[in-house]
Amino acid sequence: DFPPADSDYHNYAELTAAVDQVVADHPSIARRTSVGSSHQGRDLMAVKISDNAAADEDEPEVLFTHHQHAREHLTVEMAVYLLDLLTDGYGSDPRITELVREREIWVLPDLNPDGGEYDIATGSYRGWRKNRQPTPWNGAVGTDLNRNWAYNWGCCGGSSGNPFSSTYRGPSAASAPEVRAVSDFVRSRVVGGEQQITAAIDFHTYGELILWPYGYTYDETAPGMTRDDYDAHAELGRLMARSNGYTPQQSSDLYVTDGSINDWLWGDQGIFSYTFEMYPAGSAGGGFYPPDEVITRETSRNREAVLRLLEYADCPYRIIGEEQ
Ligand SMILES: CC(C)C[C@H](NS(N)(=O)=O)C(=O)O
Ligand SMILES: [Ca+2]
Ligand SMILES: [Ca+2]
Ligand SMILES: [Ca+2]
Ligand SMILES: [Zn+2]
Repeated sequence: DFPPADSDYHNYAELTAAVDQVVADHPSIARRTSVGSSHQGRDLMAVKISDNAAADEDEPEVLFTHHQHAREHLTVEMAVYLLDLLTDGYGSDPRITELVREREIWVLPDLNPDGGEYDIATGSYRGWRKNRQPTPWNGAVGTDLNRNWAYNWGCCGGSSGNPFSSTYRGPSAASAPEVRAVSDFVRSRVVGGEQQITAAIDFHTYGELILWPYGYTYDETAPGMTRDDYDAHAELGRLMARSNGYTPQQSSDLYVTDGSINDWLWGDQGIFSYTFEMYPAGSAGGGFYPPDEVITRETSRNREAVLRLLEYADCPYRIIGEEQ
């Protein structure tokens, strides 16, 4: 479990209980489903938030994913915050009420439960990043989920082929069961040939950044990314950054990555896609392990950015005045 000083962080059992409590408290607008299992068999939860949540309504869908990287525990707290914000706000906050009515919101609070539990298993932090899938023949453990997505996988020096590396891309694209499960879920949201999810945020720590694709190239435009696509991503990213004080930039401006979730969500599925690198900005503030005293401040810091993404999800191009 977490060190006693950080007891406000949710371990996997506490997260599961928190999800079940939200659903129990708000049965008409929140539903828990599963997108599959982790390597070690933990449930990969998906919480759907919308009015008439049991029905698939013709409303723009928005995806929030959390905890691809094991040591980035603040991102799980971000998911818990979002679940509470959107359910408690329904019926009390007019803006949130309208968004819950007019959107179908998917919160996947923990993409790497095995890694997260391993990181805290001894009661002190191990600095673990990857999942817990072994490479059988050499004893190495772990695939970096954010290098395993099936878009330009391993193309461009933005990942490692060394199973012992912290950015090991895995033996093949979507070889990680967690990536496979979430990819299959996203593909399942194609209805009548149209991807119902229009926008997504993948939460990480740390750096206080808002990142948009592509990560595999320094070029702003590239196959599948027109000038309008790029400008819409950038303008919406900047709009969100004005609300939380993060630095907005193309993903590759940080460093080149290949096989990232953002590149796959946009490149393969046409979903406007962002990575939020949460608190802290630099080496001060606890790095990957900020004290639990910052959880409330640093999760609620993203309230406005999330609501802005939800508002533009019916037509992200509107941000640049394009109808498309
Ligand atoms: C989304 C990319 C560009 C940055 C991310 N950084 S992290 N969260 O692993 O420190 C990563 O390396 O996956
Ligand atoms: Ca504390
Ligand atoms: Ca609905
Ligand atoms: Ca729908
Ligand atoms: Zn990360």
